[in-house]
Amino acid sequence: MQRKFDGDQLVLASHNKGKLREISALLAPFGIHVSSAAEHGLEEPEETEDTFAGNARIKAHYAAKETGLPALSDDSGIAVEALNGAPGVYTADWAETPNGRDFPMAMEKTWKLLEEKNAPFPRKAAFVCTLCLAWPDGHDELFEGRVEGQVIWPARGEHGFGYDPMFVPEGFDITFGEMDQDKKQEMSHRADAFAKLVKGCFE
Ligand SMILES: O=c1nc[nH]c2c1ncn2[C@H]1C[C@H](O)[C@@H](COP(=O)(O)OP(=O)(O)OP(=O)(O)O)O1
Ligand SMILES: [Mg+2]
Repeated sequence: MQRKFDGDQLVLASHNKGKLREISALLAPFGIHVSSAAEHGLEEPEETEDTFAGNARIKAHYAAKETGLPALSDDSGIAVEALNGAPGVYTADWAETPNGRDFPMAMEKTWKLLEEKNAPFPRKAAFVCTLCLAWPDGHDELFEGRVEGQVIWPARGEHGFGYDPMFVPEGFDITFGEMDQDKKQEMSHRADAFAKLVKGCFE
């Protein structure tokens, strides 16, 4: 059977350097020429949907249409159980300031809300990722990944990006910010979704 992705070029429809680093590394074994949204001079489309899948579709379809190449997007976030899944789809928004994104501030805000609620320990959370592979003709494929864990405070670790320093995955006592990044790449929400993408489109 012919595989669903039979091209040799892919645009990564993301402006997040941490994601670009991780997804490029995951794609490296497949011999696909990867370019980024920035290299194509693409703007960041507005993420107007209230689901990860909806926003992933907006980003991938926009890049595919603009470049004429298949495009892969990632919409992701952290869902904290005691906050009813917040910040969730709005994870990047919570970090928004007039001078750019401030994740230490967003993480502290998240912890403060948990303290105000007197949320019980462990303060369970999950990182969630939806990948969308879209083609210029308008069809697409969606894949969802997830990793369970808890949020902790104070945040620890210099690796990774975003909320990594306050997330401890299940079965570990170190944060994604402290973890060797090859290890994060074996078990993250993004890696989980990517494994499904490989099965669905690259095999
Ligand atoms: O592995 C992760 N480790 C730590 N934090 C993470 C991770 N994965 C998502 N996150 C957080 C930060 C990110 O800013 C937000 C996603 O927001 P999201 O809109 O999907 O991405 P974004 O605006 O940063 O880049 P773009 O939309 O150009 O792909 O969730
Ligand atoms: Mg975004």
